[in-house]
Amino acid sequence: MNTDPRPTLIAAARQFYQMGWMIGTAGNLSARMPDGNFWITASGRPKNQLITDDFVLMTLDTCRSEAYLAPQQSHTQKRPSAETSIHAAIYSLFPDAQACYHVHSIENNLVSRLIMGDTLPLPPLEMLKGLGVWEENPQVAIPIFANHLEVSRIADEICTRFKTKMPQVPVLLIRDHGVTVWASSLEGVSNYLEIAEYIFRYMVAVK
Ligand SMILES: CSCCC(=O)C(=O)COP(=O)(O)O
Ligand SMILES: [Zn+2]
Repeated sequence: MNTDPRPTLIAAARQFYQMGWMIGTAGNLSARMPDGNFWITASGRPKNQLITDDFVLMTLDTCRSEAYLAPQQSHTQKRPSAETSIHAAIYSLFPDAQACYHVHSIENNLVSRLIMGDTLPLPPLEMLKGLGVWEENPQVAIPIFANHLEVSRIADEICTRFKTKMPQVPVLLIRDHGVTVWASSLEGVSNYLEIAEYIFRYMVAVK
């Protein structure tokens, strides 16, 4: 990804706002640069009217708590997304990930409560091929994490769990909060998010 990803992130946020997935200031989007740093939405910005100044460039160090984030623009008033540690965890865990999107939809909140365990089985839909699963009658489950007030705790739990068991598809849920998806391109991450949200809509509809 050599070009500035911010215009694409702005357009994606507007689209997701219109879908009802980034209502108000909800959600955050990021994209990694060739040098390993990543652009992420600034905290608390209305997602239907982002401008290129509404992003913060972050340095990625290691997969550990808040200490692994060093804002490169500390002289400005802008704060990176409160959930930056989750994006940093994803980039640390998945070297191929170039973009990471997090949104809040009614459906992703509802499905996170269909089961109180830490994984959610998905129906064996054809749409799973869009998440890279090419199997007859696929048995796919996505991880669910608890929604701690201290976001770095969520990031730490993602690191801990994924280091021992990688997810089957690049999707995770935070209960009563939202979904996070990642991919090796900006185009890919939008597709993954739309497919995940389709599956969640289906699950809510059949319930
Ligand atoms: C009303 S959204 C509450 C915070 C949140 O979950 C979110 O996704 C947005 O946080 P940010 O700091 O990225 O604006
Ligand atoms: Zn959120």
